[in-house]
Amino acid sequence: MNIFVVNSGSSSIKYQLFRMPSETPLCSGLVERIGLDNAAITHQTGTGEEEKVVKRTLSLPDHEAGLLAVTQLLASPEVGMIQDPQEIDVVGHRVVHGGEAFAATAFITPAVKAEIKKLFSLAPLHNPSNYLGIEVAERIFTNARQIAVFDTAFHQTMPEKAFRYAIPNAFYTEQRIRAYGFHGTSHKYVSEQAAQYLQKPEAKLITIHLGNGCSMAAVANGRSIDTSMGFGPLAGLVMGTRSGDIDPSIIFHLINQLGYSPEQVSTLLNKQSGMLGLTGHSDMRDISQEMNEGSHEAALAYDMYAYRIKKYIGAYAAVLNGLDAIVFTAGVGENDATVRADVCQDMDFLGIQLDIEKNQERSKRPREINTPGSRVKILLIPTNEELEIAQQCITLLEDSRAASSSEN
Ligand SMILES: Nc1ncnc2c1ncn2[C@@H]1O[C@H](COP(=O)(O)OP(=O)(O)O)[C@@H](O)[C@H]1O
Ligand SMILES: CC(=O)OP(=O)(O)O
Ligand SMILES: [Mg+2]
Repeated sequence: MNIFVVNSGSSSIKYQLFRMPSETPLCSGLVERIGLDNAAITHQTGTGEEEKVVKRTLSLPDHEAGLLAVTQLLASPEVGMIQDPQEIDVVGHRVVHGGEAFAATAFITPAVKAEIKKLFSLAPLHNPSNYLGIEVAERIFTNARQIAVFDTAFHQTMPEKAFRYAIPNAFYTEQRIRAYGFHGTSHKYVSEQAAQYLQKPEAKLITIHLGNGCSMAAVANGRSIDTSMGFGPLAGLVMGTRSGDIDPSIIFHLINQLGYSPEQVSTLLNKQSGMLGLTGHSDMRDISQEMNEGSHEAALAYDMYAYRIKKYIGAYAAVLNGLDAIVFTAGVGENDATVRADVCQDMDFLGIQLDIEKNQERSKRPREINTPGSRVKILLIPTNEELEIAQQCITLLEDSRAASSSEN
């Protein structure tokens, strides 16, 4: 069975094609700068010595053009893995916000699409492009089952005391204002890998996903019990372009005293803040370079980024009443040794001791980077949201087959 996994962002599409159930990755890629002058596709097949990477710069006015270009690569004689789009059996879509409607993976139906659309205003950077990806994939891969895997689903196990806000009850009961949490696919994947590594299914873990968006989760017994993002993916950690936690009175000040419109506040906090607002760059590689060249702003931004993570580690260690491991993952978490070192510095009272040399090693495999004496393991586990999505698609298909055969 061929499962094509699509993660549509506002200006990018990440994808991966798997042969399942063997979990063989056939190819993967990234379409960037959709809608800008110099859109680009990086498409990769094979691994190790067999690895082949094709880069194309082309004009891609929208997501449809982007997915069509990817489809051509998928079926191309040089780097193709299929002959025809009809060979795709399942398209698994990452959908960021599933609200309370979706605690699990779902077949995409008109009703499911309507529900995803209702959630646009709660995840304005993500759900509209996820939706667009679904519509385009439905037109291209007409033979495939379309399945949605929600970022919020893994966090639906949070207890009410963790997900409720202390505002009048009706805002929850009538308007569904509560914390949902995001990056659930990644937190689920790396927490399962960590529990396996530790050979301890009931492990108490703090998973730290540091990509463009950043979030942390407290996980016990394989279940998310708290997470740093909230009602939308804006709360919690300092991110590439998002502020993370701020005092809400700043918003009233911006509107009432400084004349900002609600839209301008949203743009400010979602797109112009975080590391971008502090340094002029959102990519940690650029900020790291500036810091190494002596920039005070970049050094302060790094300090603030790590300090916020540290505070959440303290909070979640208390909530979990113990800690087996902290887990770093995603673009920054997997690659930026300085962030990991800053976060783990002066944490020995919690039993967290980083091995400086292991922290510097470059490797794609899951590993521990703590000292032998560290009471808490520090794990570095590459996330694989696409594989997790493909696995969840298989589970859904099997469950629905079992359900329909028991009905007959
Ligand atoms: N070698 C590296 N060193 C430091 N940061 C890196 C490195 N490679 C990638 N990153 C960071 O990872 C970020 C992207 O992470 P990723 O998990 O791919 O995010 P997303 O899925 O949200 O797009 C980049 O913006 C960059 O800051
Ligand atoms: C939910 C979220 O923040 O996703 P991303 O990191 O892909 O922006
Ligand atoms: Mg990501």
